[in-house]
Amino acid sequence: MPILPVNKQHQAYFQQVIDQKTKPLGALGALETLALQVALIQQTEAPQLTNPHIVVFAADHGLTAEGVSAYPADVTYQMVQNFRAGGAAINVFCRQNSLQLVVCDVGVRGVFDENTPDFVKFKVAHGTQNMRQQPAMTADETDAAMDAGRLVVDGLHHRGCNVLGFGEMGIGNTSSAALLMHRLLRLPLRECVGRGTGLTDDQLAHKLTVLEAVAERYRHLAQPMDLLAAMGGFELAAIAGGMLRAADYGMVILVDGFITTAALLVAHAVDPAVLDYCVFTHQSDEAGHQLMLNHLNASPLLKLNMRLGEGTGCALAYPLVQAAVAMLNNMASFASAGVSEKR
Ligand SMILES: Cc1cc2ncn([C@H]3O[C@H](COP(=O)(O)O)[C@@H](O)[C@H]3O)c2cc1C
Ligand SMILES: O=C(O)c1cccnc1
Repeated sequence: MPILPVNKQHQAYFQQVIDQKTKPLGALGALETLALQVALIQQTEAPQLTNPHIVVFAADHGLTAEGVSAYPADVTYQMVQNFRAGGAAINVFCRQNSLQLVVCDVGVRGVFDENTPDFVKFKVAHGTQNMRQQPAMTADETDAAMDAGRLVVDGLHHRGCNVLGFGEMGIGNTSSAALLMHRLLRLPLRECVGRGTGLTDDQLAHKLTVLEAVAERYRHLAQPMDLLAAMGGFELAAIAGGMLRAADYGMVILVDGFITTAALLVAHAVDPAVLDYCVFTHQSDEAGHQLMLNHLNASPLLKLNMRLGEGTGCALAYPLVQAAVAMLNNMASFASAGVSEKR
């Protein structure tokens, strides 16, 4: 079933409600655009944000064997343990803004033994294959990873969550993101490839050479699902599936940085209506993110020169979504406050 685009029937009314608030017309800028979007998603001039969550999907990448990241692949597993212990940037920002964090192992190399609350295991495999030699995932694995994303979103919807940020952890995943961007946006690879975790000039040149070989290998593929299987990752597939499901439920989707937006490009290729539900939280410093955002006609809320991922942009921008909703619900109108309107 295709995603229902938001119903624009009451758009003029919602805009009028915003325009009647006690402020010069348009003076709250991007917050007004955001308020209108949330009103359209929820089809009410009094929207509510309930049980907000961030979900981080984690998985490993076989392509790390080619030396495409500044950090060792083991960091994926170690960072998942860090998320579970509460010590990562995303934990800190979630706590600060009262967001619940769910972490999902969708394909990390290694075994996490104990179960802990809000740690979900949907391991499809112990990392992807080295896509320079063979497709990163089989079609079945790609489907399973997308299903994992859908299932996590089902669970959160069941808990009453209606605003959800997507994050990721996977050493090497800026390579997958750059390749998907290159193919889905038809942009030259060199405009899509960046330094990720902080490659030097020489290392960046090497990454570009490796990714050129990968792109050449899968030149014959054209379908978004085939591109995702060949050059993606389990966490990217889970995010794409999860976003499509979140849009189905009419949730507000918070989009993070370069990698999460690459997953959105796949979801968007499957069903463009997903975009109606997406709030772009920040512009990442990873070269290429601005081009992605331009292509999607997206205006990010923040630009903090961050290049981390994990959903950190979502967690930091969430108070702005709260502000937009509070403005709609709590600000007086010219009539209710007895303030004179524009001459
Ligand atoms: C300690 C650490 C924590 C992170 N948290 C997110 N990432 C980010 O960096 C990775 C992508 O960059 P690349 O493609 O260059 O490997 C992803 O795991 C992303 O989430 C991290 C990276 C590191 C090293
Ligand atoms: O913007 C991102 O998502 C990003 C950029 C660099 C490294 N990790 C994540």
